[in-house]
Amino acid sequence: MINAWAIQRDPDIWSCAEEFIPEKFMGTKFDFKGLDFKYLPFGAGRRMCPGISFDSAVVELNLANLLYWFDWQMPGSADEKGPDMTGTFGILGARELPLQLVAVPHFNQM
Ligand code: HEM
Repeated sequence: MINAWAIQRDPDIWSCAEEFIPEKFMGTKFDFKGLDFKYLPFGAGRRMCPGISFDSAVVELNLANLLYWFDWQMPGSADEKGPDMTGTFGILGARELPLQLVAVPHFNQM
């Protein structure tokens, strides 16, 4: 079992390794299909995720829709601190606290 969590937070590979900055992937040549061992969101080898083609399309479509129709804000005064990214300990990395966001529609509904 490889430690993808640690690899994907290696400061020798990623600047701002602990920060949530999705833009850091833009313009990189990292492959996410299991051929580049710096970045393994779907695993690698014969046991890698078989849903990779489906996921790539569905995640992008849904994310694009959510960003197109809504602004996303933290509830109350939490905006200044940003989301609490504390994780739980275990084989599956999960958030300690559920992510709570307020969806603000971009466009007025008729
Ligand atoms: C963004 C969404 C998803 C991500 C990031 C993801 C990621 C992963 C990862 C990291 C693994 C472990 C690979 C390894 O052990 O090397 C895995 C396994 C697996 N995934 Fe996904 N997955 C996603 C969605 C899906 C979907 C939608 C399906 C089914 C339609 C699916 C089916 C599976 C199955 C069956 C395995 C076990 C493969 C095996 O052990 O041989 N996944 N996935």
